[in-house]
Amino acid sequence: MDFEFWDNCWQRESQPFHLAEAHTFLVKYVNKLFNKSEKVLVPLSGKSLDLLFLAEQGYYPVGVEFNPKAVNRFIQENQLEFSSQTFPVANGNELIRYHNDTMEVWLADFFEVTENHIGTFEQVYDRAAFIALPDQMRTSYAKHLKSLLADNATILLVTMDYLPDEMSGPPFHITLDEIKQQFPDGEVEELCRCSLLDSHPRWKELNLSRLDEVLYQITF
Ligand SMILES: C[S@@+](CC[C@H](N)C(=O)[O-])C[C@H]1O[C@@H](n2cnc3c(N)ncnc32)[C@H](O)[C@@H]1O
Repeated sequence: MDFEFWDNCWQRESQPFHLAEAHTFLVKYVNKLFNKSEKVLVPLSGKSLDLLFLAEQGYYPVGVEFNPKAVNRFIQENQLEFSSQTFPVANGNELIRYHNDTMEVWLADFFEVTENHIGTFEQVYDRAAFIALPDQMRTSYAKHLKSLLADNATILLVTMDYLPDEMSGPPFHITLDEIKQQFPDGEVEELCRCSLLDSHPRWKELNLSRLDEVLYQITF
């Protein structure tokens, strides 16, 4: 799942993963589990309205997304006004930080954003980031994410549970065991699960026997 794969996706008019409103798990759980005085890292943020929801609720979300089409659409569709700062990185790439008083969005490859750029986080909201990446990339992602965590961090992780023989992904099938293995220092708890089978024609067409969206809390 490299830049080209996602760029093809962002060249289309609509993206199947994009939701027209904030995610129900986030709406239901964030105020019970997250602290408003702390910022929230939202890796691989797309043009997700979850960023807006977090900001409206009084959190300070920090999105990271490497596709300029996604970031530009997020800004334009939501009529946001941002200042910007550019940070050169070693390979000649640039990271751009768009920011206002309520949130920031980094146009950057997540793997190139370090603690020196964004600091560390006690709160992470991962929806369709971990599960968007194939096996080896998930290991690198988990390692990099851990390098951005403060002590006592909490990750809210949304995954998909289906029979792996019936769909290849993305979204990739992630087991509880894998989450525990990728985050061995964390306590992992399943908080909520709901079936998506009737939620979208895309899932119905695949004729899956099971497709659950699952919310995990990982605490360190
Ligand atoms: C499945 S989408 C999910 C977007 C968003 N989290 C949501 O819920 O709508 C995955 C996103 O990750 C972005 N992405 C993939 N690899 C990335 C990377 N290495 N750094 C930053 N963004 C990345 C893609 O461009 C895409 O927008």
